[in-house]
Amino acid sequence: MLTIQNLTYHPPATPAPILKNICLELRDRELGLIVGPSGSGKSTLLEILAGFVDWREGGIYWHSQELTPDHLQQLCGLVFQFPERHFCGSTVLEELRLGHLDIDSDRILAALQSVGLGQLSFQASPQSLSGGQQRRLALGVQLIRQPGLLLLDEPTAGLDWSIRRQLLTLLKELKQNWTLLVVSHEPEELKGIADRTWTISHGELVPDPNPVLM
Ligand SMILES: Nc1ncnc2c1ncn2[C@@H]1O[C@H](COP(=O)(O)OP(=O)(O)OP(=O)(O)O)[C@@H](O)[C@H]1O
Repeated sequence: MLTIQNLTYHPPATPAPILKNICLELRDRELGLIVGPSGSGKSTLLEILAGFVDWREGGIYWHSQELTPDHLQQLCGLVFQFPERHFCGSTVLEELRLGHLDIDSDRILAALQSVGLGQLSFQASPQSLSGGQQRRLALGVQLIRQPGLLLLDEPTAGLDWSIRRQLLTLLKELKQNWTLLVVSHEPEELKGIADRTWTISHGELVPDPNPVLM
């Protein structure tokens, strides 16, 4: 379980805190959804949870253990908005093995299968894949590290309707095995698969009433 207690983030360069007294609980194998307009602090919160930013005020806990940014880097996998723009490998294999050269082909295949790309050639170029396949590959790149918590920034942004539907089905499947926290400013479709939702506005997070799952 992820617990955030009274987290406030106020970088020196900003007149007011970007995140104010954030409290949140997300159980294992739940999909949490944070909804808010542009500039409300969604990406900043994900960057803190990914261990990229030191927040100083408040605590982040995983199964009651207090976490530092280093712990969070180990625990969490962050899929950026438009992750295909960050691909570095010239093949699918290279992309999946970046930073993990010792990973064997069974684990690579398992990661591809878990995102519905089990038939893909290891030698295919990431740039040659369809938009939906690229999003799946980006998820696979994080899942191969077996993160405790998968963080997704606007996972369906820029995709057409049918690909969005397929990605939502995949996210619903993934939450059977993983804990996911998603942020979005266009949440309507995502709300249908979320176990918990919150609204963030000007850095303040408020829980929504529990959604009815579809
Ligand atoms: N390191 C920083 N220094 C100063 N201001 C920052 C910093 N990081 C973020 N901000 C500001 O904090 C606010 C929240 O930004 P953030 O990117 O988290 O919002 P967001 O909800 O993810 O928006 P979007 O949906 O457009 O990505 C914005 O006003 C942004 O300009």
